[in-house]
Amino acid sequence: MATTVRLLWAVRRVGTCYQSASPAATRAIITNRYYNLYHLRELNTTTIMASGFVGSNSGLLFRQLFDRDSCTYTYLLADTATKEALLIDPVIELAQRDATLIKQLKLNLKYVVNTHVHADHITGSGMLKKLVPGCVSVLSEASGGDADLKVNPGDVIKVGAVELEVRATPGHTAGCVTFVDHAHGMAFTGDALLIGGCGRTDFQEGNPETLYKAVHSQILTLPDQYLLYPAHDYQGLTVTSVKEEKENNPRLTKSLTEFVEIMNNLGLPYPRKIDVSLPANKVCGLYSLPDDLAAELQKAS
Ligand SMILES: N[C@@H](CCC(=O)N[C@@H](CSS)C(=O)NCC(=O)O)C(=O)O
Repeated sequence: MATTVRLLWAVRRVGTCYQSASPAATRAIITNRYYNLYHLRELNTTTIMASGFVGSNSGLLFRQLFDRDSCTYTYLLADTATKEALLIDPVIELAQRDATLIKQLKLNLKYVVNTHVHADHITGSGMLKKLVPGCVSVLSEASGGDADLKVNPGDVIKVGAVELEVRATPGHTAGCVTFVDHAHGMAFTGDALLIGGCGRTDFQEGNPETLYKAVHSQILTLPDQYLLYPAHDYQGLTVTSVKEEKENNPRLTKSLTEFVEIMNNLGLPYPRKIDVSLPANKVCGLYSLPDDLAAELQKAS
């Protein structure tokens, strides 16, 4: 929009309420109003980028990918300048989809990162290491699993200028971590915090008290506007924010005692693929298992 057209548009929006002000005051009001509108547009752009579009001026390329079978979200993050990229929580059946996307976007996949040892699907880490040679699998040291790189709280994973701080958020499993991108105000919470929910605590060293304390101290203390991206959603939602979860999460807004009571009575059936997923994910998705056993597990999954 040319400046004159923009100003005329702003004048029309401002309407008659400023007609009695002096020309200078009216100009100041319009400029101010226009600045606010323009600023809002910029904020909107940031929000849109964070929902999955490639931002041209943020330095971050971001994609949220979905697995319909396990309702798992996989996230692709890359530095638009250096083209270095990482994947968070890929799923083995969709490793080829992810590898193709990375190739199409001409990215250099550096890390395949897991928020924890998943119980409901096999991670795509091992398969991606085969499809995109040179990438490095990542898991937390506390998970007790095997990976090329084991991270600890306070570590920072970098792809170009994109940085993820590792925060310990145990309770769903002992080794669960949350990755925080402070520059873009986003956090990847794995199963520790789901949208309007949280990870179950009834297996894999799960502990409701530990989960409650971890989520409150490591995630809900982030700034209100930070966007939170979980590893799953079962209702079709894609993203939430610290503010929304602090205000509306039906489990985590309760007291610790009430939370423990809720979690101990969820009565959820075990994940369908738990028996094949856990052994495979402890070695980051088959790559270090003998080929015949890997093929057998993959077939069963
Ligand atoms: N039906 C699914 C498993 C669903 C499930 O148990 N989800 C987990 C995260 S994956 S281990 C969970 O923590 N859910 C919490 C909740 O409140 O739903 C399957 O069979 O795979």
